[in-house]
Amino acid sequence: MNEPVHARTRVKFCGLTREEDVDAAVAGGADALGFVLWPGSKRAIDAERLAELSARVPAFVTRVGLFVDPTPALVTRCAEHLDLLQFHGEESPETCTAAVRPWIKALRMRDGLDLPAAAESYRGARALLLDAYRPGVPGGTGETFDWSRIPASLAKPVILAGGLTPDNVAEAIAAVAPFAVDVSGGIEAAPGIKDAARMAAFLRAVRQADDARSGA
Ligand SMILES: O=C(O)c1ccccc1NCC(=O)[C@H](O)[C@H](O)COP(=O)(O)O
Repeated sequence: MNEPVHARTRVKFCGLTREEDVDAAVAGGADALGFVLWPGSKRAIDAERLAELSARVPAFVTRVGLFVDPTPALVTRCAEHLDLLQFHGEESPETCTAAVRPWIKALRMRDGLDLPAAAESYRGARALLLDAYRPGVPGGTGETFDWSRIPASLAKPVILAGGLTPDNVAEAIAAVAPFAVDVSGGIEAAPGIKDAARMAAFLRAVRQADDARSGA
């Protein structure tokens, strides 16, 4: 599917709310940490909490802020604590492009979604995050989608999301060869409460899948 031109699969852990989870994710080797700044989520944090958590994140680990149709004021308030913005709502390409940080666009895989056309529309995105579609739920569904719907080549790097777990992520990498994988519910004990053992197992499974892909 996506041409495996990258040396390894990057990993983003999403929906962090606690210091100990940030520390464990960094220590384990996660590439990016996602903070949900949409108040409707069970994993939501506010700008003050974001400042506290993001201050623990060292250089070379990407701090990602997740928004659903945010006000410009919210994005501005959070931006100094973030490296990358993840737009998970109905934001237009123009809205995303006007943002004050590099950004990625989440696309929910509803029936009929034309991915090549979306990649063209969101050409300013640093990557596209492909997630499961459930009507009325902007993300964090814990559900997978049919990975074979992802075209073999797309104009943007693919971040595969939706229902990934330590048990299925290797299969997902073998099937899609995404640039990165993104997980929230699959590494949790409860919404917003990450499970250190599941985080470690997820990272291990990704490394094993990469080794298998490269023949190591
Ligand atoms: O996590 C949420 O509550 C959430 C709410 C609204 C938009 C996005 C949200 N989460 C996004 C993610 O955590 C992931 O990018 C993605 O949806 C995968 O989640 P999961 O299926 O739980 O692994």
